[in-house]
Amino acid sequence: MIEFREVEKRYPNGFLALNQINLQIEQAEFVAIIGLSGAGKSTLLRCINKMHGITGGSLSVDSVDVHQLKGKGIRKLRRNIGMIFQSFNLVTRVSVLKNVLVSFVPNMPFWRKMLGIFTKEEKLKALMALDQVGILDKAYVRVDQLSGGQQQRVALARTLAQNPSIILADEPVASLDPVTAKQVMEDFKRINQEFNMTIIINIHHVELALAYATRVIGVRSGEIIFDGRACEVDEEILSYIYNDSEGRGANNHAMEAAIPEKNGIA
Ligand SMILES: Nc1ncnc2c1ncn2[C@@H]1O[C@H](COP(=O)(O)OP(=O)(O)OP(=O)(O)O)[C@@H](O)[C@H]1O
Repeated sequence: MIEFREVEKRYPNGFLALNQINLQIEQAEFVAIIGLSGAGKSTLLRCINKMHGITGGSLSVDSVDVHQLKGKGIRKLRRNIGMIFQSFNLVTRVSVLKNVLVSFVPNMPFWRKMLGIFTKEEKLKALMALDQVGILDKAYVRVDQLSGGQQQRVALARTLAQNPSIILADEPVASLDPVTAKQVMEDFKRINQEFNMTIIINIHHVELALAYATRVIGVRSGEIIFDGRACEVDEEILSYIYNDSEGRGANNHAMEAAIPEKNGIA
């Protein structure tokens, strides 16, 4: 379980990006985080694997206090938490298989890292991960010969090969066309259901969020202002989440009072 308690994130320039975040996410949930640009979605996601350190409150993953982790502890945490980015983060001039094999590097002895030698078992695991996202036939193709959607699937396979229990995805479909975006969301859904992996996605495509995630968290000005089931989200809730006209700042509670019965957290 992922648990935020009164979490605050203030950037070094003094900007308060997260304020009083209280949140529990159980294993195997599929959560979409939505909200306006600059609301704090990426910051929230990246605190979970300590890409960003929190500046107040506490954050635990499977009862491990993330804030206390250093060096080896952070590496162990990140082995259990896969991360997918909008830009795929692949080495485009080498093969798909080599990109997936990269997921094993952190656990390899130094001499194998130096020589780039992978075991038969590692190669099999990488091929299985490619099979799971439907691109096994591309294993020996160079990444720069693939479409954007296929590249995102390679990134997903690389994450799957490390066998995490949580996958964080920061705008994973933002640069994809609508059809490919749906296919990638289907992959996430299947992975969530087949492997009981927790999936947490930051996403601007609201219709995809509602179609594929089971839980939606609405963030505005660094606060969670909606937390409920995707099937409960209607136009009124969306305009509440996306209405920034009341002004920025972490003290905007005006709308919370307006629709408390619809707000899963009120
Ligand atoms: N390193 C930083 N230093 C200072 N402020 C930052 C830093 N990173 C982000 N911010 C600010 O924190 C706020 C939240 O940023 P964040 O990237 O989490 O928003 P977001 O909801 O993910 O936005 P988008 O949808 O555009 O990616 C923004 O106002 C942003 O300008």
